[in-house]
Amino acid sequence: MNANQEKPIIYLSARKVQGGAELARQLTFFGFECQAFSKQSALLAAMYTRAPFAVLLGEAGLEDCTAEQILPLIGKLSRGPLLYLTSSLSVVQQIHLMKIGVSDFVYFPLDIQKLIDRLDVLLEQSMSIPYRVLIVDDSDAMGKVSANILIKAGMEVQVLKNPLDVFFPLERFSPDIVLMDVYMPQCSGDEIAKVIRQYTQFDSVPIVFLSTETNRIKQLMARSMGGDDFWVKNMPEEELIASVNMTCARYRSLRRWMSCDSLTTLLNHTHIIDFLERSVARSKKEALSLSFAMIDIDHFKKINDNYGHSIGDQVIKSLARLLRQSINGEGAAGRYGGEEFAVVFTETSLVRAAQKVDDWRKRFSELIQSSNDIQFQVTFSAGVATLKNNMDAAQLIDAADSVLYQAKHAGRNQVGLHQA
Ligand SMILES: Nc1nc2c(ncn2[C@@H]2O[C@H](COP(=O)(O)OP(=O)(O)OP(=O)(O)O)[C@@H](O)[C@H]2O)c(=O)[nH]1
Repeated sequence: MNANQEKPIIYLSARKVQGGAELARQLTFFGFECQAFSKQSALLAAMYTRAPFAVLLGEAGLEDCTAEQILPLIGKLSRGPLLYLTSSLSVVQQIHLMKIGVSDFVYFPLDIQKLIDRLDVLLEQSMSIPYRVLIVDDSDAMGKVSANILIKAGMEVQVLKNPLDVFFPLERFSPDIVLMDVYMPQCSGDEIAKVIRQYTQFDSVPIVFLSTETNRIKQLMARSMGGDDFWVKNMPEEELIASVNMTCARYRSLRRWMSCDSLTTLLNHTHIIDFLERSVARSKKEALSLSFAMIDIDHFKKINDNYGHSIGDQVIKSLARLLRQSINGEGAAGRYGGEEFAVVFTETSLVRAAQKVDDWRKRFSELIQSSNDIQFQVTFSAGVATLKNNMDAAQLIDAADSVLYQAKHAGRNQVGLHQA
């Protein structure tokens, strides 16, 4: 979540929820804002003023109305998820509640980590980013026709006339799909597709030829050069929109599986390093600052030994979630390995990056972790370094790693700065 974005707000509406204060505290740690209401009028007034991302409703209802009475009113004022907190429900009761607006059921005793996982998924679904389409077509008119159709369907579109300039929008606009004309004066679509396919970072961007070419042999030739499909130009609007939507959805989901670590859904080792290498190249080219942090959970072996591997995993996930929600738009976070994380801060000075990491350190150390009835807290140590002219990505990693090592030896739960 970047600094200018409002935090998603959750309205906790209940007479009294056991552990409600702790729930609100944990939600705040994970980047949500939480407001509690025990009276119908206060809840409805708040909903009129600011629509919540989600509502949590206790089965006992509020002080002045039952859950069944308030449910339809909540449904009218909010289109977000409505989570019903309950001890147990029969299938018939669940069906009834779903008919009157409940979207999810959450059971007592509250498992806060699971609830936050669920809210994360719902949040991601609600914030689905529009597909980005890059159209490469030397004809202004043709490019604009397709662009207008796709923009009207809610997509972000860039049109490029000269295929030789394709690398700039590929890097900066980061399209979900490239719609490529075949016959262009500077070079043909299949020639530029072949060049694009030389660069592994664009491997997972589908290139679809849009052409009036109907000869199947020529179409197959073009696809063998690195294109993924061949669509006819001037296809009906609905068909173009549906084809782009389906292709983008499929490739986004594939990209997610390819580039994300399955436990944390942060970038995996390969992809965070790849991101760092590209960021280093760009920062040098454009004289921008770039900082990098290595973060390592303290005494993690003891956590596994004391509470078991699955609780260890839960701790890893809690830190990953904190990083994901805090870094948005200002770089990228990845799981470097085991209980070690790497964070790339684009256009960020050493001091600013270190302040951020130290803020995360404090927030993480205050987070209450739990294993059955036992509650405990965990800390991390970190090393932060900034890019110097003579450094490459590997040296930047080494620099951050060396100060992380010092932070560990100086007692842990601290952030080391690499002062070159
Ligand atoms: N639960 C869980 N444990 C993991 C995972 N990956 C690595 N580990 C464990 O993490 C532990 C890392 O321990 P160490 O490298 O000795 O470091 P530490 O105990 O964190 O101590 P310091 O880093 O010195 O503070 C090892 O016991 C690994 O087995 C994982 O995905 N899940």
